[in-house]
Amino acid sequence: MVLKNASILVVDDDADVLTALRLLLKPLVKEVFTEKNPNQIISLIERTHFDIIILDMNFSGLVNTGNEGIFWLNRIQKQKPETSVILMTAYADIDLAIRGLKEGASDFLMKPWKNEKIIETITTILSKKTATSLQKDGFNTSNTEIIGDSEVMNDVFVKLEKVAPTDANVLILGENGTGKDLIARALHDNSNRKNKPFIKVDVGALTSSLFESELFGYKKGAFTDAREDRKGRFEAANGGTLFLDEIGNITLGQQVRLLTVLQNRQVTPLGSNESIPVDIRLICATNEDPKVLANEKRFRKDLIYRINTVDITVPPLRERGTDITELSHHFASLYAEKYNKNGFSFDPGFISKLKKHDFPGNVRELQYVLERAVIMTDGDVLKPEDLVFSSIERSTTTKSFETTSLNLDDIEKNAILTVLEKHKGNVSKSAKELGITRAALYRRLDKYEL
Ligand SMILES: Nc1ncnc2c1ncn2[C@@H]1O[C@H](COP(=O)(O)OP(=O)(O)OP(=O)(O)O)[C@@H](O)[C@H]1O
Repeated sequence: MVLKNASILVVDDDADVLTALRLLLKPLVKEVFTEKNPNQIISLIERTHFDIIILDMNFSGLVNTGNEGIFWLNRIQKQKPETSVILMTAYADIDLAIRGLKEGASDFLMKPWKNEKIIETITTILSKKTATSLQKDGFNTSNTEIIGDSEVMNDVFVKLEKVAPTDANVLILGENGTGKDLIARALHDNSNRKNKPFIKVDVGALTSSLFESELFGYKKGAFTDAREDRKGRFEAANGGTLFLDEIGNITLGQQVRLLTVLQNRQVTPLGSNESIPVDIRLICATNEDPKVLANEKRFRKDLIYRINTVDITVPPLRERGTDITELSHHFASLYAEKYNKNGFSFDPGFISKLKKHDFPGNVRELQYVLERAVIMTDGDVLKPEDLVFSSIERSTTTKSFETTSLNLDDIEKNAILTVLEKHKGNVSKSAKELGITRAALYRRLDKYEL
């Protein structure tokens, strides 16, 4: 969450403190409420949502033990556990500060305060709040965090938090490897459907015969290989979220089938006469611009409107500023653990080399680059020479992959490069043409170090 969207309550019995903090924060945040009487806290937090409460620890008329602050901190946490509390005291009592933090306060400030320190404290808490709310539940199970603190990513998080609890259909836009999958998962994990299934289908990689059987299911005997009834992905996602990835790559005929299901909210498995009602929240993703798809008549406008109640555009990594550093630390420690190595520090040239690269493959490319660096390096410091950028993202400029070798690996590698070139590096389209899934293609790219 960013500062400008925050709602803050300040509780202090000193009117001068309230005025000073109101004047400081008002131009920076969405709203500031002030309250002299701590007894009003509970009714205030019942009526209004506050992201942060700045709470005095000592109220006049009472003994200055700081216990009043701890008492109100506990009440706030019981009532609104998601609200962060910053404690303030005029008494430089470090033990009390530690006690407050142990009891769940987010931070602690001493009076007289420095304005920059207050703003810095609030900003840090807000950015952690975003990360935590996006990591809870599902992310614990999938072990994936969405890393990012750049302004552009914070805008994505703000939109995500607003949209997730609604049932709105969401279209996620962004280049390959920007994290669209993670955003889809976060939408589900932060929705009322979070305890129901989250089903992902790579529709862009499905052949036309698989499209219907995979999505709508089939009855035994519907076609030669249908040896038993099989539920489609729509039915499997019933009550939960259906995530259709690479939606921009489906044919016009498939679009008609999809539109019918979305309009009627029911599916008919192949070989069946009975329709099954389905209640799903639909999330779609594509790396293509929907306006271009519609203008080139590759995508039906009525379907775009239906899947796109809200759109979220995930920015490319090259526009995310310092996120590259944060992500690099994240991947370095992830892979250090995976490959049983000690933690790594970065040589200064390491990050500057990363920042000079424009990452056409976005976060996925950075992830591979860091994994390779962790595997290849000898010491505990990652250096610029440990960075090798993959040729897959540059494959569009490499012209000839012809080979006379009859070695099966060489043939497979060259087939992959040729198809990637044909589809300008688009992994979904290439996987489809090669007759394998995207995951299988990624495994081969890894194997051949492409
Ligand atoms: N902000 C992020 N923090 C941590 N990991 C990330 C982030 N964004 C992406 N990743 C990682 O990068 C990889 C690619 O992300 P993801 O599959 O979500 O991208 P995508 O946009 O869906 O790609 P594609 O368009 O190819 O489907 C994944 O391993 C994911 O965990």
